[in-house]
Formats: sequence, C-alpha cells, structure tokens
Amino acid sequence: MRIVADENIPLLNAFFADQGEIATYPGREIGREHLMQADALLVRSVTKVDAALLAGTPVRFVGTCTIGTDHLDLAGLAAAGIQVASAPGCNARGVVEYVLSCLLTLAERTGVAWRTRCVGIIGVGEVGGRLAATLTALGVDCLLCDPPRAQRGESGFVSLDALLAQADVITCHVPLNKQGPHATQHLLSAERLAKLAPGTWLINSSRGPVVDNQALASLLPQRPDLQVALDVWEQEPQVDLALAQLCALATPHIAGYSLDGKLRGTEQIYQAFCAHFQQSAALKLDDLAPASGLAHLAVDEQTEAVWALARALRLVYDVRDDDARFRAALQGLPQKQIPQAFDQLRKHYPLRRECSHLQLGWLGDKAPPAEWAAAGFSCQRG
Ligand SMILES: NC(=O)C1=CN([C@@H]2O[C@H](COP(=O)(O)OP(=O)(O)OC[C@H]3O[C@@H](n4cnc5c(N)ncnc54)[C@H](O)[C@@H]3O)[C@@H](O)[C@H]2O)C=CC1
Ligand SMILES: O=C(O)C(=O)[C@H](O)COP(=O)(O)O
Repeated sequence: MRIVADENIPLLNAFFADQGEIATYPGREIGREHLMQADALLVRSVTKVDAALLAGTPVRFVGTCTIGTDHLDLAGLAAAGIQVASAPGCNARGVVEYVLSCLLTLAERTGVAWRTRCVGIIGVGEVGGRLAATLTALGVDCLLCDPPRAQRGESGFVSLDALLAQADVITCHVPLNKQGPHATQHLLSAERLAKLAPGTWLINSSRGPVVDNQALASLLPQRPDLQVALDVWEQEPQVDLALAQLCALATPHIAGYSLDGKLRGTEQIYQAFCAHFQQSAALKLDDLAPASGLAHLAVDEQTEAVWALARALRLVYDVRDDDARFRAALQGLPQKQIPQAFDQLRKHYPLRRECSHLQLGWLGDKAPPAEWAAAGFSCQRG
C-alpha cells in the first residue's frame, strides 16, 4: 500500500505507518507526478483534488482530514469510482470557541454586552448547531437560517433576509457551494451587505467566497459602525490587506485550528481508510493524543457564571493573539509574499486546546450552574 499525504496532517505516522509506505508533500504542491504509484491520497483543505489529478494513477481512496469539501470535485471523483471521505464535525468545537472569543472581544471594544445581542447563525449544521446550543445555554437569543434543513421539514428557521434584518450579530457556517438551489458563493452579496443594520457585528469563519470581499472592502470605509471579523478570505492564501485593515479581527483561516480538532480529523480519516481497505481500525486517538495540559480556574457561588466563562475561554483561546500575529506577519508585505506568509502562520500555529481541557474547580456548596456544562465546560468539585 502506498499513501501520499499532506505533510501538515498531525499524527499521520502514528495512525498510518502500519498501513503502508507514506510519502508527504506540502499540500499545495501535490501533483500527478507524486501519485503515479499511490493507492490512497490524504489531504487537508489546500489540495484541490479532481478526477484529472488522479487520472492514470492507482489512487482509489481520497481522505480529507477537514470538515469542508469544497476543494474536492465530489461529483467528478464519484463518477471516476474513487471513494472520498471527509471528517464531519472534527473541528467544530474549535470554531465555536473562535466565535465566542470574537463576541467577547467585540463586546469589550464596543462596550456593548455580548449576551444582550441577538446572534443570527447562517448554516446550522455541526458548527452552527453547536454554536446555537452553547449560546442558548448561556442565555443568548439566536436566530437560525438553514433553508436546506427547513426544506426537509425541520422547524425553527427564518429566512436569510429576516435574519439579516433582525440579528445584531451575523455569523456564517455554511459550506461553499458554487451552484445549486442553495448556492452560498456571495451569499452575503453587495446588496445584502449594504442593508446591514447599524452596529452589526459580522463574523465569517466558513469560506472566504461566502461574503463578497470586494463589496465589503468598498462598504466598510463608509460604515465604521460595522464590526467585522474575517477568518477566511476570498482569494486564500492571498489576502486583501486593505480589507484586513478595515476588519476589527483578521485571522489566517484558523478558527478550527485546535489541536484536538486536527487530531480528530486524522482519526476520522484513519477509520474511513481502514473501512475502505478492509483493515481493522485498531488505533484510538485517546491512546495517541498528547496529554491534555489542563488549565485550572477556581470558581465559587459568588462568581458570576458568565464572568467565569469569559475568563475560562480567555485561558484556552484568545482570538486577539491570532489577530495580532496575522497583522504583524502580513502588514506591509508586497502582495507576492502574502500567500507564503499566510501559509507559514497556519503551518506554525501555536498549540491550542479546546475548553474541555480546562477544569473549572467548583468551590461552592450548591451544585455548579447547569449552564456551564451545557455550554461545553467541565466543572468539578475542588
Ligand atoms: N475556518 C475554519 O477553520 C473552518 C471552517 N469550516 C467551514 O464551515 C463550514 C460549515 O461547517 P459544518 O457546520 O461542520 O458543516 P455542516 O455540513 O455540518 O453544516 C452546514 C449547514 O449549512 C447549511 N446550508 C447549506 N446551504 C445553505 C444556505 N444557502 N444557507 C443557509 N444554510 C445552508 C446546511 O444545510 C447545513 O446544515 C464547512 O463547510 C467549512 O467550509 C469548517 C471548519 C473549520
Ligand atoms: O475543516 C475545515 O473545513 C477547515 O476549514 C480546516 O480548518 C482547514 O484546515 P487546513 O486543512 O487548511 O489545514
């Protein structure tokens, strides 16, 4: 068995060394010449894979250790008889924590309490669904928009235009679909952006083209009331630095970059690979993942739950650090050098664990507030 893989897949050897011979390359550089003897191709989001890339190669399995699949030509690969697997939900919690951190930061900067804002979630799948559950547990009002789910008869959704008119915060969690009845390319078009209510906070951590970046860059100089956080960019790894300058928060596509999320992605693809090649999937992430490196925070009945949660979140993840690194690395660079600097920020991303690695030590006599557990934090006595 020969496996070709992106060099940025963590625990690649730990999971796959027993399965065959592994050759790794930078994800953006994987070409047909590397695949002429490969049975399986394992990628992340930066490798564009279509039937033409694989034509004439023995590759019969493609696994992407990511949630998004817009870099894969799913229809073409299926027509060519190539099995494709992705890692649904693997880093969804990381994205939720990124959004929470954006809310805390924008609240601090504007002086508007984030818990009083109505959050409009566009795309209510793994990420949007977990975000809605977390915010609801914290007492935040949410509006949900997901036409594919509404069309399947599920209730509780509003139309996109109703959401845009009513929400104080808009956060996008849709896949990038260029065609079809629910296409998402430029879902936030120039026309829709122009209608954003005064003081709206807009967060995009889905895919760059979901928001018309050129229209946003034209709008923002006339709308200083809008607060925009962009994690994804229309021409990645190229970034429009003028747009980044106008954003309140700018990061290099790292919303889901918790180590936990990346490792779950590798494990999910290992399982799919073993199922495809009829191998037993004997290895478990719990046995291979590095120790948790728990952070601790002691709280008691006098501590306001929301204050404690904000403090807890800052201990594990702070989007301001990613924003500062992004601006320090990219500002003033000639355009030609931006893609490499963008990729370097992602390749050398600091260790980040999820909130499940934070222990809230409860010192009170009564039971700890239920909303903490509901919001995804573990709380133990002492
Ligand atoms: N910035 C980052 O680091 C990360 C970005 N992502 C992006 O986030 C996207 C969403 O992730 P998940 O929630 O896990 O995907 P998911 O597939 O579980 O959920 C997506 C939801 O969007 C809905 N949807 C589709 N078209 C829509 C439309 N036109 N309007 C409103 N809703 C629509 C779907 O019905 C579905 O419920 C991924 O496809 C990926 O592109 C995911 C992980 C990390
Ligand atoms: O899972 C997804 O979808 C994402 O957007 C990942 O965060 C992408 O990470 P890379 O594959 O670009 O490392």
